[in-house]
Amino acid sequence: MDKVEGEQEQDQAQLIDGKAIAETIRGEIRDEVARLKEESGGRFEPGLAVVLVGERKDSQTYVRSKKKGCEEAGIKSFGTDLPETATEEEVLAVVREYNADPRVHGILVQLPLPSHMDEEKILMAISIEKDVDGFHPENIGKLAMRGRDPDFVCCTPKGSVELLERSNIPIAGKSAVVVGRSNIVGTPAAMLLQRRNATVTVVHSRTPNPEKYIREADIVIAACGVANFVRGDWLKPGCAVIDVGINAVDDPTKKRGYRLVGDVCFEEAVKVAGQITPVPGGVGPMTIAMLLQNTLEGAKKAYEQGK
Ligand SMILES: NC(=O)C1=CN([C@@H]2O[C@H](COP(=O)(O)OP(=O)(O)OC[C@H]3O[C@@H](n4cnc5c(N)ncnc54)[C@H](OP(=O)(O)O)[C@@H]3O)[C@@H](O)[C@H]2O)C=CC1
Ligand SMILES: Nc1nc(=O)c2c([nH]1)NC[C@@H]1CN(c3ccc(C(=O)N[C@@H](CCC(=O)O)C(=O)O)cc3)C=[N+]21
Repeated sequence: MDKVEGEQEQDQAQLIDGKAIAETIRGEIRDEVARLKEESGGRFEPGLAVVLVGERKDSQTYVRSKKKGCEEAGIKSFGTDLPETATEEEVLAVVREYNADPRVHGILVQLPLPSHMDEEKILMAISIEKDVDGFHPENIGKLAMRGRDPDFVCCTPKGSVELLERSNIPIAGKSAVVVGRSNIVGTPAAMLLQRRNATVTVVHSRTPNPEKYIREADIVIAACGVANFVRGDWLKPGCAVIDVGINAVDDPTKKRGYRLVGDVCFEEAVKVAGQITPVPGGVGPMTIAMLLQNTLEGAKKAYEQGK
């Protein structure tokens, strides 16, 4: 990028260090959990239940890091692993059991579920007070309504906005583009930005020339699941870029045989944007931190009610 005389010199965007910010938040959660335990004389402990169906490697990895995150924060984790061949009824039975278990304040059913199951039916079975993923239609619906607040906000969109806020990037009055309109990332991300008074455009796979909108955006949240989709010359110089994408691309030089890249072409974007999240080390760690935060919030509500 050409440097304009008199402007502050900046060859590269500032990195938004999601890993470090998530670590700070996890420390805050750890302290709050410890305080809650002490106040209750050791009787109260937040609990998260994680349900995993099938043997997908990536899902197993995510579930493991969620459980590890719980352990470090002092949150008790419960886990149920079911085989790929499990029936919908079996998964529903597990969910109902956790709904009724007072030691459990949050329930997460790892997605995607095997294709023979009705995902929405299972998500709807999760008690609204324990829906720490924020995927229940009632929670998503409340997020869209003015004057209402959901019990829980979906972790990835919440983490994305938290990254902006903790990096002191203004949202109110700014123009934002969200790339992607899924129920669990794009749409709630757009609603969260709108709630914070950004003017939001959502582009998706049927949008001709998405770059037309992205060029105007002060804030870009990319969540389309297409590796390196957003190019550097689509960005408004100085904008903030939150890259939600997690895409594995073959890389024989890596031990795992692949590496992770985002939905934004980082090498190009870093030369144009003002701030940008890396992949890995950006939104991913925040998703887990927000899950722990939601679990703590749910636990605190249960604790207050039980007092
Ligand atoms: N960091 C984290 O914690 C998480 C990361 N992710 C990652 O975020 C990304 C998005 O996830 P998710 O929302 O679940 O994905 P989905 O596949 O459910 O949704 C993708 C969205 O992007 C849109 N899209 C697809 N292709 C294009 C294109 N060429 N141009 C414009 N829009 C397009 C789709 O449009 P349409 O609606 O028209 O089909 C859809 O709305 C993935 O890379 C995923 O791995 C997801 C969850 C958590
Ligand atoms: N019910 C449910 N809730 C979810 O929140 C949920 C889900 N299902 N299914 C899958 C997606 C994906 N997801 C991620 C969480 C953490 C990282 C993460 O920590 N990523 C690291 C890298 C990890 C690695 O190296 O493999 C990073 O970006 O730095 C990524 C992705 C949660 N999801």
